[in-house]
Amino acid sequence: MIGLYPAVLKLEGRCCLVVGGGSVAARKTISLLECGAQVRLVSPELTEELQREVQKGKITHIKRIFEKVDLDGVYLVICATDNTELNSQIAEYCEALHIPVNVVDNPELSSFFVPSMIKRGPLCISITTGGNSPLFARRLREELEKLIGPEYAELVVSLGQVRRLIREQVDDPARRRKFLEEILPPGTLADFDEEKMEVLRKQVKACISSLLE
Ligand SMILES: C[C@@]1(CC(=O)O)c2cc3[nH]c(cc4nc(cc5[nH]c(cc(n2)[C@H]1CCC(=O)O)[C@@](C)(CC(=O)O)[C@@H]5CCC(=O)O)C(CC(=O)O)=C4CCC(=O)O)c(CCC(=O)O)c3CC(=O)O
Ligand SMILES: NC(=O)C1=CN([C@@H]2O[C@H](COP(=O)(O)OP(=O)(O)OC[C@H]3O[C@@H](n4cnc5c(N)ncnc54)[C@H](O)[C@@H]3O)[C@@H](O)[C@H]2O)C=CC1
Repeated sequence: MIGLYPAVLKLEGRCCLVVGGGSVAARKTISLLECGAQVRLVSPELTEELQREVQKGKITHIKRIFEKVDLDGVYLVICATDNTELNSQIAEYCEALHIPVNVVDNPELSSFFVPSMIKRGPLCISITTGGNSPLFARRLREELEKLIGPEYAELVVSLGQVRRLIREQVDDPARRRKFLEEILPPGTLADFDEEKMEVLRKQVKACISSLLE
């Protein structure tokens, strides 16, 4: 397979269709919900986890087998049934309608894959093996999760605040960059620990106060 083009989607308020109600459909549905998508889920049966989400009012559940009309108005599709022929048929419809489609049992027919993800607030690290080894993607995520702790969420949020402030107050792009380089010089994240985190927090605070003076 030739190289993949990585991109991140903004799904808030978008209608995304999941076909199937098993454990794979559940995993994909939960990650769509976490991104603020509106999920339309078509399946005669649901796992308990999905039933709970439906009860919370988070999913529009269409309790029957797939019909082509289910594709109306959707932004993307995940075919997650255990019926290979049906998954391929839906992929064909999507291709004709130019709707991005993920087919959980057929990488060839998928127009996009779902990567393994580490999320820390606005920070998102995605891992793909291009379908070569989903289990490897998972194992690598598990190792990287040990390095990227929950504190990264707070860190990235405060870097966002300081960067917005710099953009408001400093006109010259070269000076803006200099400010940011001072906070994050090369090597900042090497052997990052709580002590280094504290130094970085202080630098962010100092930069904010100097800009507000
Ligand atoms: C192509 C792709 C299409 C797509 O679904 O987007 C795809 C396809 C297939 N997966 C299969 C199997 C497994 N998938 C997982 C797990 C994950 N699969 C995910 C993504 C992808 N899976 C896309 C490529 C991603 C990439 O490599 O870059 C992850 C990352 C994201 C997610 O699904 O949310 C999530 C880990 C999330 C995490 O924990 O971090 C496990 C392990 C487990 O369940 O713990 C197994 C069993 C072990 C194994 O096979 O490796 C099978 C064979 C089914 C069978 O044998 O019947 C196919 C079909 C085929 O390959 O033909
Ligand atoms: N991409 C991935 O990460 C992975 C993909 N797989 C593949 O995903 C497939 C699904 O796996 P599971 O969720 O474990 O299967 P499952 O058997 O638990 O669930 C299948 C679901 O599809 C629904 N379904 C069947 N026919 C339907 C129709 N015509 N319309 C709507 N819904 C229909 C069933 O009601 C059921 O809820 C497997 O066949 C496997 O090949 C498996 C593991 C990981």
